[in-house]
Amino acid sequence: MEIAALVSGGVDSSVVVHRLKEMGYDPTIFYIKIGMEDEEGYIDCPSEEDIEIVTFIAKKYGCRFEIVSLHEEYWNSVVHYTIESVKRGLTPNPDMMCNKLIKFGTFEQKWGHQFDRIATGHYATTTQSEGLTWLSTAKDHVKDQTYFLGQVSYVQVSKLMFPIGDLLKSEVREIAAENRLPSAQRKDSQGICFLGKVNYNRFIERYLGKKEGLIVELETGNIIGRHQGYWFHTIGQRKGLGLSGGPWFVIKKDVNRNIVYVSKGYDTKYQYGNVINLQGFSFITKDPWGDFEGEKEITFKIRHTPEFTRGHISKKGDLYTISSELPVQGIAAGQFGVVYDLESRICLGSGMII
Ligand SMILES: Nc1ncnc2c1ncn2[C@@H]1O[C@H](COP(=O)(O)OP(=O)(O)OP(=O)(O)O)[C@@H](O)[C@H]1O
Repeated sequence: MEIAALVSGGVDSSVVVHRLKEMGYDPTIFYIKIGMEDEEGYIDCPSEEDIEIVTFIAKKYGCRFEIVSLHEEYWNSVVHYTIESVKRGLTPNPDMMCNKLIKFGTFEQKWGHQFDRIATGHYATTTQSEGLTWLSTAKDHVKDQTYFLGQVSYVQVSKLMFPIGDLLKSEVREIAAENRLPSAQRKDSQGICFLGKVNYNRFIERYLGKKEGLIVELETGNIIGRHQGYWFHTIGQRKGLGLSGGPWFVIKKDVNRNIVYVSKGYDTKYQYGNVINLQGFSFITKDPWGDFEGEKEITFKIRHTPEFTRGHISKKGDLYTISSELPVQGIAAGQFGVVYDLESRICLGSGMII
């Protein structure tokens, strides 16, 4: 079986190579370059160290190694989507789009199609049931990354391999240390895919500029500060508002009037909600319910968090609605609601929060 291993220079994907070799495969390693550097220097992407580490891994395990660029595709798809979402006042999820459109999208069209499987260091697993492949959660529930994979298609998931999904992060680090992999002690990246390496606010400013507006207390209507553009703020945000006497949380944005509404205190009811409406819901493997009346019991996430929340899902036309058993904080339009079975084992699919 021919396997393409996507290796970033982080500890997880380094251990992917080790495990694939242990299983008797001879993977071809790919490092994807997005090249965020630019002449003005406000985007800083130190990919050299990553490439050095991946080169070392490839040599150590005697693997073919290719550095490929998806720079243009990334900017045309993920960056474009991110900017457009932010402009509309939504909270985008570049990580999910990067998985769907880049790592398993254009990579597949350009190089992946020559291979039987694509292996990554995501904390996720797959399960075979009813003759189909289902995206499933990782052994390490805290590190589980299925949230970021919630938008992948069936064709994509049936080709994926997650060789470290059955390990705890601590076990991955042990394997890396025992085998003296140079990435053993590297810090985990912070998400936002390749955009994680840039200063997000400066990046947004570059495209949308600044536009001063008011920060208003939701309950009282009092003006309590100014912001530099609603696009720098996201629902549920606490840090970076520059307000004293907090904690203040962003509750709502008025995009037309460029107003950011905030509320004070950890327990303000405005921060929480029980109802999450999902648009464009797509099932990864199969719709297990079809058209149904009433509700189905599920677990779900509305962002990449360690915990799964229990709830019920109902369907009206194309709109799926989750009602959560417990109030959830910071329901942000534009993010995705990812739905799992009751045991939080199978990831069923996702839709965009509206
Ligand atoms: N630049 C890249 N080139 C090739 N594959 C990548 C790259 N960045 C990420 N990946 C793949 O996507 C997976 C998940 O990405 P994520 O951003 O969570 O990883 P990371 O923290 O950068 O590195 P790692 O998961 O290896 O510790 C990686 O394990 C790797 O398989």
